[in-house]
Amino acid sequence: MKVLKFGGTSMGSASAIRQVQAIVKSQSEPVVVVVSAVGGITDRLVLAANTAVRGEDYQNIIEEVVKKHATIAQELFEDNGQADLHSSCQDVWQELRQVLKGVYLTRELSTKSYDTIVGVGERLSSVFLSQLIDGAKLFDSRRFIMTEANGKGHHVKYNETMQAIGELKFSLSKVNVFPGFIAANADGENTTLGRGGSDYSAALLAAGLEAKALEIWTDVDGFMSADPRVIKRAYCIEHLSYAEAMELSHFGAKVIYPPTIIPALQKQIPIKVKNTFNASARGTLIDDQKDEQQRVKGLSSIKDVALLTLQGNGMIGITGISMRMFSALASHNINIILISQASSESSISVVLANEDVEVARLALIKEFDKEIARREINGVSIDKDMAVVAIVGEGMKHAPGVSGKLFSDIGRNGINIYAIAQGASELNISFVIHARDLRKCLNVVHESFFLSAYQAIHLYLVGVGTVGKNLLQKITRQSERLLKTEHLSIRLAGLANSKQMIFNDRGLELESALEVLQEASPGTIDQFVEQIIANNHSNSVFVDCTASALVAEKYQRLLENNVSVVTANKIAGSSSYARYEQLKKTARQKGVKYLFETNVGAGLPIINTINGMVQSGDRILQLEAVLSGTLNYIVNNVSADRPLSEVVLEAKELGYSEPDPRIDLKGTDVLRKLLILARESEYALEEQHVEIKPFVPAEYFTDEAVEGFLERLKAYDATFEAMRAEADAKGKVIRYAASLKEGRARVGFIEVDAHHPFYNLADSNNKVILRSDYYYEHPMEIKGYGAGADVTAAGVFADIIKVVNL
Ligand SMILES: Nc1ncnc2c1ncn2[C@@H]1O[C@H](COP(=O)(O)OP(=O)(O)O)[C@@H](O)[C@H]1O
Ligand SMILES: N[C@@H](CC(=O)OP(=O)(O)O)C(=O)O
Repeated sequence: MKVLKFGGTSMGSASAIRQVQAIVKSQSEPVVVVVSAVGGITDRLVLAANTAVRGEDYQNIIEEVVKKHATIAQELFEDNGQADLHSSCQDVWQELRQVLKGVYLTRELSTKSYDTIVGVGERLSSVFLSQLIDGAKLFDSRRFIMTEANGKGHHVKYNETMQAIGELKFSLSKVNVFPGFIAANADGENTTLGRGGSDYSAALLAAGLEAKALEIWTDVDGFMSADPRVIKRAYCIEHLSYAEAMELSHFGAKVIYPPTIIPALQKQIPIKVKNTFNASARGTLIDDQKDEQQRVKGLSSIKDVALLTLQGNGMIGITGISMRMFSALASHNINIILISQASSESSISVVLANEDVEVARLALIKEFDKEIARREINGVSIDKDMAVVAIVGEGMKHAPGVSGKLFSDIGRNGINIYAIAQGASELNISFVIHARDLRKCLNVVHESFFLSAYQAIHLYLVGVGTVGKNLLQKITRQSERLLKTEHLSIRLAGLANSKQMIFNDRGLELESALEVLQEASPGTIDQFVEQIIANNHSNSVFVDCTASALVAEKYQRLLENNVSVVTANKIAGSSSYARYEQLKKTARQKGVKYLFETNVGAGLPIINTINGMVQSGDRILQLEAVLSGTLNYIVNNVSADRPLSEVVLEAKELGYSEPDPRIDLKGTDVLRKLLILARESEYALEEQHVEIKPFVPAEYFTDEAVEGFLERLKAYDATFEAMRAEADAKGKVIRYAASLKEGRARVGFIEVDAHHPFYNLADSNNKVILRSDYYYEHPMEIKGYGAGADVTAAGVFADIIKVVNL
């Protein structure tokens, strides 16, 4: 014999009830069927009771309840069936109206009246189902499930209940329908098992009847790794131990009412959670088996709670404080969800429902009034609107580092933890956060422990010029592979150019994002940044593909708000050292990334290499580099037949140089790159410390249009050619190079002979030579194509991925 429980959604409409009928019909062995009220009805009944007691009009609420049942009856039954149903339900409706009227007139709502009113839904739904299924026998659970008063609710008298249910064994038929949720006390008064209590009714019946299995039929495929309404990627857990299921449901996994597990566990009855609307899905099996392979099985959470803390140095070493605290709370029937005590014993924190917090505070102030007067206890502090998150898994017992990973991932995302509790069984780690961070926290944790099939990066891209566009194309091309092999999903959560911006939490359609942006409403960079912060998504990355100083100014605020920054823009890294240092420090403090590999040598791994050397204890002693692909191209192509001005024009037309080649020719770009490399090599260099000789002398740079400048440049052709020819005559070539030697930083021309590593640097190649403690005689050399949208976008892409691959 099996017990099948169908919840409110499974009983929520005529078509759902037909599904239930089909599932019951398909059972080969006798079944006990426990039903909840039609979905949403209990809430309406609670509302009707609370409305009546205030002396307000509750009639329309009841009419709504009547109408809902009438519609379902009409759809389920033929005319004569409806008449039978009507007469079977007559007494229930009459009782409901009478009790509500009494409440309305007396303005008093006793526990007995309340339970009678809210329990009506199950009495009706059980009649519906029993009449629908041929030969089904209807039982009244109030005759078997006995309760006694306990705090604000009722407690099941276990032994009496087991005995009464056990005696039922011989009167069962093939299909036996029981209303869930409702029970009775020793005086025969109506009681209930608490909201969501039909699961518990079913478990009690299963235990009392020693059923082979207990099946909880609901509207999701099983017990999910997290609340599927919050975590879209939550998946169905195949198996849970009783203990895991108990912990998850205690901390808010609504799919099973927490007390349900105990009767099943005591009688070792396996529980299956199944989907009424997808009956062939495997569902979740809950039994005594422990599988410890997976460290974390699932997570759950409770909202609308407050953290209450009793604090004071006078509490240290004094026995009995916690006992008095808990007794004071218990005497006011306050349910404690979590307890956390500092090891110094100077504070005890408890989590309780928001609605209980004021009563709790007054109770504690009264209990500890003397200690507060003597200042041994500072008082009671309260943080409202908090949430508790619990991660659960038997596998955590033997896996060190779970909490380390948990808290570092949470911290990296800027979520503050107020209190932590871990049971000695190590089955559960629970912690308290602010409710506004709950969604983000659940996502972070779900991803951290690979409960999600993949990790999501929320990308906010500013700048859709050649690099930005190229990056978008690369992401579009790579996204499927990244998802498959790296389990990484890149969501373009926001896109902006200098005038417009668009957002989409779930990720913009990559193919059409640029077009949509053209049509978008105007927005400033400040608005863009504030929206990113307000979105508060996990793994948020701001990507700067502009050359704008205005955009670079926003990095600090973003990093402070736990948004990683990946930038191809050199401005922030090469402005004042203090600012550079501050950005790096903020990123470190907040546990987020500030990455700018493409600032030097585009996609070449120069900064990364320097970082690796410095971190491993090496010291960069000397640095020589050709850092401008454009200038190197120009140097390589000027000859006796081809003057400088012609080659500059060509470089511009080929798209090598900036649209205004003066930016390259001034040498500032190389200077900025040198500053960044020097700083990454731990030299606190400022711009004024660098001796710079521009590629073209300063007098050629006026404010005129590019064409005018190129015309004027012709006057310099001869001088440049003379410099080149002079080197050539000595068997040398000129290079526009940057160097850092003995703390001296220089940018300018050098002549190199055929033995020099820069001699054979063709086209627009870059090269960096690093001499360090470990690489001195034979320096480290990094060489390659160091300019262009393709390699720069590739470098930005690699930085983005680094944000999650710590
Ligand atoms: N970890 C979880 N696994 C499955 N469902 C969950 C979980 N956490 C929250 N839920 C929610 O619980 C709902 C099922 O519980 P409930 O509404 O009480 O169903 P029923 O009406 O069948 O009793 C699901 O629809 C889901 O939204
Ligand atoms: N109908 C009751 C009892 C119950 O268990 O319902 P459900 O199975 O729909 O959660 C309630 O809403 O609290």
